[in-house]
Amino acid sequence: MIGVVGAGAFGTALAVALGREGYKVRLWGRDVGPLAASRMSDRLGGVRLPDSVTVTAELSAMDQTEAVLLALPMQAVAGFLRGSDMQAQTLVACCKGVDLQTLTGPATLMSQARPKATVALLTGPSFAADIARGLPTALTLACADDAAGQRLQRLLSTPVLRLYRTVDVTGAELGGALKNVIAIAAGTVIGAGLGESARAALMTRGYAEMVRLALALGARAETLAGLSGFGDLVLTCGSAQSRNFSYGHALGAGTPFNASVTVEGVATARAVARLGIERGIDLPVTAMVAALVDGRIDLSAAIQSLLTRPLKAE
Ligand SMILES: NC(=O)C1=CN([C@@H]2O[C@H](COP(=O)(O)OP(=O)(O)OC[C@H]3O[C@@H](n4cnc5c(N)ncnc54)[C@H](O)[C@@H]3O)[C@@H](O)[C@H]2O)C=CC1
Ligand SMILES: O=C(CO)COP(=O)(O)O
Repeated sequence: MIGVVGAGAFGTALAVALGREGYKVRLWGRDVGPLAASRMSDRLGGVRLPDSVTVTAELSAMDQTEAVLLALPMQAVAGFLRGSDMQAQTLVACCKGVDLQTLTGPATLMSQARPKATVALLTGPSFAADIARGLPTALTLACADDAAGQRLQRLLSTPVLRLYRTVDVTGAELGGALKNVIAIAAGTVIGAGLGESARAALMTRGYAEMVRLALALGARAETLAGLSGFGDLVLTCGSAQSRNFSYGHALGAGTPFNASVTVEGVATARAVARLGIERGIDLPVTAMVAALVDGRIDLSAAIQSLLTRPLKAE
């Protein structure tokens, strides 16, 4: 039995993917009445829940599961862990971002809140809709305890959901968090009509920034070059299906954006910009995105600030 906390797009997609393989899955959410009744997810374009997925509003349903996958928006994780007495022995963070209060990633936050639990992170290039449709996807499963990581890799891999393993939790956390910030910038560039060449330049310099911060925080460069970093950067910066890219596009084009949509890169840009200042690390793209989303600079000033940086070696 596998538990999934969070019946939004990603939690539901994971439940569908695992349920389709015959796993018994319990999917918990706050307002799951309509989903439980219709067994169809609107967020995933009408995908039907397999019979092996039970939808529940009772957190006690997570007891006695082999692992609980936590697919909540990043800024909701700390409050959820504080406010619930869920005591799963194995927790897998499925969120991407940096917590604004503690400036840590989701797995680190969970390890601190549940020190006795085995904690892992599932991240990498994957749109929930693709996973729910059964399209092939490859993800990173990060767990500091390699034996537990191997167990989870076997448990959660399916023929179309391939999990690669790492013990570098910090690197995997940062890749997934930072690519959303760069995707907002990439969307802004395209929305403002600056062209594909400018996007490629921004992605490359953004990647350099991701690696710089990750190395300073003790991560391995090869983790950032993998699915959880480079892989997800390419997906998210290159697709209008991405909410972070679309949000940036609206900023660049000056068009409205639905405020109820989960856009992880907004809060994460603020958190990472603070982290950069605290650690004395130069993060120009992140600082620009944080200033832009908070209205501290306008679009033309943001573009100017990137174009007028001192010329230097690559
Ligand atoms: N949608 C996607 O394609 C992917 C999403 N992710 C990550 O998964 C995480 C969740 O994103 P989505 O499922 O897409 O978002 P979503 O907006 O579709 O769903 C979020 C769900 O969390 C619930 N929620 C929000 N605050 C809560 C709280 N305090 N307590 C309990 N439930 C709460 C909402 O009711 C909603 O059902 C994010 O960190 C995202 O980056 C990762 C890979 C792919
Ligand atoms: O994380 C994702 C793809 O890997 C989903 O990206 P968005 O949150 O930007 O839609």
